[in-house]
Amino acid sequence: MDQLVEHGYVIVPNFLASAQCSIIFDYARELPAGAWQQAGIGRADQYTTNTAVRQDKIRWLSPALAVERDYLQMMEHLRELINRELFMGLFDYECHLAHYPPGSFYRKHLDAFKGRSNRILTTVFYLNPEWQATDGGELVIYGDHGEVLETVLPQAGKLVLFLSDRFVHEVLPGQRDRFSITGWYRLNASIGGVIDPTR
Ligand SMILES: O=C(O)CCC(=O)C(=O)O
Ligand SMILES: [Fe+2]
Repeated sequence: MDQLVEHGYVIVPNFLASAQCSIIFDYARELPAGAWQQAGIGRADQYTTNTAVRQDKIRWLSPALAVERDYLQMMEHLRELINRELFMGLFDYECHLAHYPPGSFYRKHLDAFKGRSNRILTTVFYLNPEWQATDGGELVIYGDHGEVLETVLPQAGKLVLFLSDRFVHEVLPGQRDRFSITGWYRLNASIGGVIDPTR
């Protein structure tokens, strides 16, 4: 909490124990191809898939399936904790599994634009055990002047939180199939008279 307040982001290396991570990792790896969709950019009517920008495949989590529900419930507890400690007024949470096949990437981007999104706080949770530096696939977080703030190896159990409209970031190409869960805590804000759709 202190680091989130001070820097606007925090990296938590062991948010979940490896036994719990491997349940989600195995679940993700064993999902059939049809359970995934090509990731897009933008929302609602501006929605496009652009594989020059991002090449991951995603799956939105829903409470209908036990493994997905458990993750959502845990992140709901975290939402309540953050609201209690930091008064952030986070209203709800949405998240998707992401699978980056070898060589795939997500170019530099912001997850939200000031005043145009109700995404407030980004969460990225990594699932791959034994991910090495030589495997690549790092998350790079940039500062206001384009300087590198953090280079994060996507190792199982690690959780990254950052303010969605503040940090440009990218996913570098990796050597292995890379699995993660990306999510956003959101405000219940209506934007331009239109309620922001959930996805
Ligand atoms: O997987 C990551 O490290 C970050 C993913 C990301 O930036 C996104 O899905 O918006
Ligand atoms: Fe992102």
